[in-house]
Amino acid sequence: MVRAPLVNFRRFQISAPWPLLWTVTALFLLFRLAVAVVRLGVFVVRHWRAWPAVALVLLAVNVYRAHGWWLHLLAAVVLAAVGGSWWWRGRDSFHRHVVLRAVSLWRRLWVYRRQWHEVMSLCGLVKKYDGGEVVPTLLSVRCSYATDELVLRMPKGQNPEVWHKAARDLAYSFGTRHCRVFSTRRHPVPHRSGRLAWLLRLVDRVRFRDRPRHVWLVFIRRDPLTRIVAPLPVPARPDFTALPLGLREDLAVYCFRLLATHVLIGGATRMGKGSVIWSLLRSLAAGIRSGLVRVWAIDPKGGMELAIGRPLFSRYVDDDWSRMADLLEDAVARMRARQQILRGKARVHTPTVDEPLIVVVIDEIAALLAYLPDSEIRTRITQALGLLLSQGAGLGVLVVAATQDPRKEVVSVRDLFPTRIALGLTERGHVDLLLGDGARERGALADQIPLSGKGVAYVLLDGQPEPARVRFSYVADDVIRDMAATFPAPPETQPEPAVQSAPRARTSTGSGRHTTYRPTPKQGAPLLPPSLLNALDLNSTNGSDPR
Ligand SMILES: Nc1ncnc2c1ncn2[C@@H]1O[C@H](COP(=O)(O)OP(=O)(O)OP(=O)(O)O)[C@@H](O)[C@H]1O
Repeated sequence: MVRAPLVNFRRFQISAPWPLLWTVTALFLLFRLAVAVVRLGVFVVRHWRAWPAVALVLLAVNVYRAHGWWLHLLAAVVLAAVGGSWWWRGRDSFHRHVVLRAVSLWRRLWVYRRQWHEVMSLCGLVKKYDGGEVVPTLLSVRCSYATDELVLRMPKGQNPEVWHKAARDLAYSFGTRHCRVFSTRRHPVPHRSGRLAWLLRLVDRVRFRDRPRHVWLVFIRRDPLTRIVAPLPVPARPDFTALPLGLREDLAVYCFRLLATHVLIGGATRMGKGSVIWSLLRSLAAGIRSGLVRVWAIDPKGGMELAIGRPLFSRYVDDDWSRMADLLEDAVARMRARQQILRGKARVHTPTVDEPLIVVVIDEIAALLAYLPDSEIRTRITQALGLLLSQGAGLGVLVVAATQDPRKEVVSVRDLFPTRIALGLTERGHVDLLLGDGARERGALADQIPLSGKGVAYVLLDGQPEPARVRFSYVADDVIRDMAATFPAPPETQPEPAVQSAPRARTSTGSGRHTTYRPTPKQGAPLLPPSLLNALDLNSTNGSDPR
């Protein structure tokens, strides 16, 4: 074959460089092939979970070619028999390893992967870059009976706040009502022990390393918190780092950490503040009976809430404001005594029967701080509470208080409670007041808890900035009576504290002004925090008002 020249003028000819063109084309095709092979390799490695399924399908095809369909029927019968006996012997493990994995796979492919690009685009979570789109990467889907937990990688240029804002859109787009967004891993790193623990710990360090670009979405398919949670069994010995109080949205038991912290429970009237208190007391009941825990209770509502469990309390007041102030001042004195014993030896008190954990339970703290008519007693109470809240946690004197109104004007010492629980609230603004700024935006919709959701609350779980929804167990009156009869507190044997209790505020006769007790470094007592001093000043001023 005669090749035609590339350029053919009458007097000027250039022949085409065919060998060069063929070489370039071949190199280009080889390069594309290599890229495709690498991509296929990455795909196969990334989807390693699908290997057994692919192998099984290939095997099934081969078996069918060689022996026909009856071997398949036999395999199906054997599988059904094995599955059935597994289900019979251990339903939990069968559900965990077979049913939930199948559901996860199905929902991953059918619900999430199929609609992923569309939903991400419509919810405004796709980024545009260099003329193309960057879509968040779906990494895994894990289902429980009530929830779907998705792990995804955000595109560059996003942070978890964007996902918090889009949470409701995401929930409705994927056909659920609630979606919670978490910016940190939801399950703790497993504790390793045994010979190979060092190796497993090394692996865990890589596996559970901090991944700031990962976001965890939890879609609530079925609300498990619509049902009342029955009282949980009383632990034989209370573990103050994990007291079982109720149920979480993912059906795990909600464990509460009552270690060196004070607790403020906020909730509108009849939303179940009592059930939080009784669930807590139930989890402490064995410790109450052994004397490891002493509960001092104040019920300003005349005993309407707490009187029913009277035998559980080492000290109890419900009728006399002055005795309530005495009780709190005695708690301060006990705290001071411990301060002297522990000074220079330990930074945190460890409860023992001789030096028990003292839990001061106050059913309606607003009645003591804002609505109490006697300003002198109110000042004493505010002062004692301020001291307990600012210094008592590490010394094993804790305060657990409930309030209907979390505003600062009503609960002046609110900021001194490190742990907060938000039950159903009447106002949107109360959510952030209780759980901290931005809590509502991060998913704590406590103002949207329906009236039927008594005992449902938003709480902050250990180490997670996003609030979680839980339901506290409902401890009915009969159960409380039974509990009080079974776990009564032993009589108080503790001698009166060696350290003098805080001087009580006095009204100087004549002028009508109240003297606020302010401990000075000279008296050996740490100063009150400024926020509390302001509150005390406010009380003193109100108290001196002749009207
Ligand atoms: N965890 C719960 N689960 C189901 N129902 C509950 C729960 N807690 C409380 N209830 C129901 O709600 C009613 C009110 O509960 P509770 O007295 O604890 O509310 P409260 O917030 O303490 O009320 P108040 O503001 O009057 O002190 C109870 O009588 C009970 O019927």
